[in-house]
Amino acid sequence: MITIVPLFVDDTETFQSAFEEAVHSRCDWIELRLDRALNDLDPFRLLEILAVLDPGDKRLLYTIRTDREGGEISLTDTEYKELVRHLCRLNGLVDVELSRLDHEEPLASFSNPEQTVLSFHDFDQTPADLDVIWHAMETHHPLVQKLAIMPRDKQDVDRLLESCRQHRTESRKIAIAMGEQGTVSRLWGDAWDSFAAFCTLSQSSAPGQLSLEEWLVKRTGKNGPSDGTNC
Ligand SMILES: O=C1C[C@@](O)(C(=O)O)C[C@@H](O)[C@@H]1O
Repeated sequence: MITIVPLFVDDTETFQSAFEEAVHSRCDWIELRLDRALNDLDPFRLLEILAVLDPGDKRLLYTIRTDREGGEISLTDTEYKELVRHLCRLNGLVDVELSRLDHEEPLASFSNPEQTVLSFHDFDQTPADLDVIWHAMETHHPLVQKLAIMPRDKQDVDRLLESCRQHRTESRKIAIAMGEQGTVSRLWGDAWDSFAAFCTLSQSSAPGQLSLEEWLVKRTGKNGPSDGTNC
């Protein structure tokens, strides 16, 4: 499995040093969460900040997590898609929320599928129709399909992981069960074909994330690198 460390971007030195720390850490990708910053910063200032970041050998993932899916900004579809278009021109991957897609504007009309992590989140429950969600993502052929849910019990965690294992696709898949009950999905998701784990460095972005250090120790028995199955 690979590890992804989320960081909330802003224009402070604290962010710059957290970014440096992430670049020099043992994570594989760095997720740059942009939703908090978009409440205060002009989007073009934010794009300027992103354009000069040097990720070294890490891959960057730009994410605008909107309030519809547990994030911190409210955007119309037009605003959201315009921002995604700009992010696609940067060097990195872009998270796109499945709920923003419709027949008239499929993924390819505002994002590059080969650069996209297509995502679905439910912070309250585990939807009954997980297969329908995976199949809806499949129709857009993104690089990665990601489904994150909140389990109420172990059966929900099992249902999520099994749905991931059974979903046949050319995309990479990520299945996350949030909260304490979902730890197995973050630590051993690869047993069900989920290829990445979000781990905290300094900031958590969702319930149940393990620290990068704890994840590495639990996976390898020592503080070694993740298995480097990069994408
Ligand atoms: O989609 C995800 C997964 C996540 O919600 C998690 O549960 O680790 C954390 C978010 O930062 C990220 O965008």
